[in-house]
Amino acid sequence: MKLKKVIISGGGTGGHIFPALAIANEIGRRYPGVEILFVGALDRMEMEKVPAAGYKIIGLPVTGFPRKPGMKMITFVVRLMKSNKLAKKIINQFKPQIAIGVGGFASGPLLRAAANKGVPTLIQEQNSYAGITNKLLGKKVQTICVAYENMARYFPSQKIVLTGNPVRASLLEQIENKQEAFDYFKLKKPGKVILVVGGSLGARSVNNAMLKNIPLIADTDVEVIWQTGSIYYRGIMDKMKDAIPSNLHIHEFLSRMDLAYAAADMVISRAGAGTISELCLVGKPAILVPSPNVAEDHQTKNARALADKGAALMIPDSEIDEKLLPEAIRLINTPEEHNEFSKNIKLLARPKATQHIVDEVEKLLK
Ligand SMILES: CC(=O)N[C@H]1[C@@H](OP(=O)(O)OP(=O)(O)OC[C@H]2O[C@@H](n3ccc(=O)[nH]c3=O)[C@H](O)[C@@H]2O)O[C@H](CO)[C@@H](O)[C@@H]1O
Repeated sequence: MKLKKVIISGGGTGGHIFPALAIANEIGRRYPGVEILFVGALDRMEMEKVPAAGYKIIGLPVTGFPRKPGMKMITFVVRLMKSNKLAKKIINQFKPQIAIGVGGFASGPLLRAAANKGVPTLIQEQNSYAGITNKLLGKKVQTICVAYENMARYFPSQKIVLTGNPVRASLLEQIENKQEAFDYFKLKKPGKVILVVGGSLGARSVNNAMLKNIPLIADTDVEVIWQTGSIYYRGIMDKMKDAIPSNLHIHEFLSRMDLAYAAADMVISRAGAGTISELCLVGKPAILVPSPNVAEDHQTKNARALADKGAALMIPDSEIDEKLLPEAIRLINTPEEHNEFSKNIKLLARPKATQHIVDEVEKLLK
């Protein structure tokens, strides 16, 4: 059957949005002229990133489940009811042939409305731990694409397909393009480059470790690209004022991750599932600092899967002020160890994940 109308829903953070965009691009490649509509949550990152990637998006007023009882619970219920109603209307009017959920608040109401209407549904879970929305949807949808083994703890096993996480194709296309990357980030040539990313939202503790180690950075001839996250950027720039060393390049958000990876000789990062899949694909040695603030400590599990195979170094959040930068500078200047990490991390890549997921979409249409 020719695919003409698809809805992709979810978001909240880059970890959900970028896999969704990778899936959309692959569908568009296979079915030129297909109409793809995104459905996200109002005020969240997808409302900006999805149109920037050239797709239409509708926002639902949905919010996350409140952590404590109180007024917020009432707002949550009211917004959920409104979102359910709007999701139903979207399904009735757009009439998608398939609805794909990538996790995040909005995919709950949308995928439920689609399933109730008999539209085929597929969800994608990026982590080794299933998020609440996907866990609930698991009962309703037909196919569940996962990136880790042992996911039958969360989902009906007959629906699970191990595909890996979708990664934007541009990351690989640009990876050899050092020249453009150096020009784009205004880096000195031919310096070694460390890329520091705190996940799509930035990481406060990684930022603090960076601030505490500015003299060390200034003392090296390594170039450092530092993504602070948009909420921390202003505060950091105010603190740094004119004291930014010339080899430190501070950015709020990196809209050209392809060029950032191309420039980098190594990466310091949070251990979000999407970033990890990307690091495997581009084969960059990494120091991973799992966020201690995520459900079931899943970033430590993500990072440990690599560390145990000699594919990355892991440093706990509590130790980064003293260890992170010295260890990064040591590693980037130790070629044998650096190459070993690069070789080992590449072995974990799943370069066909996006295609595999779209194959599953096609199976549902038959
Ligand atoms: C705090 C939190 O809840 N984190 C979760 C969130 O992480 P987060 O949203 O940080 O997601 P990931 O690390 O999985 O992916 C980040 C994505 O954003 C992109 N990127 C990042 C920074 C930047 O400046 N520019 C840019 O484009 C990366 O290339 C990547 O594609 O979703 C992940 C996937 O469900 C989870 O594993 C994480 O635990």
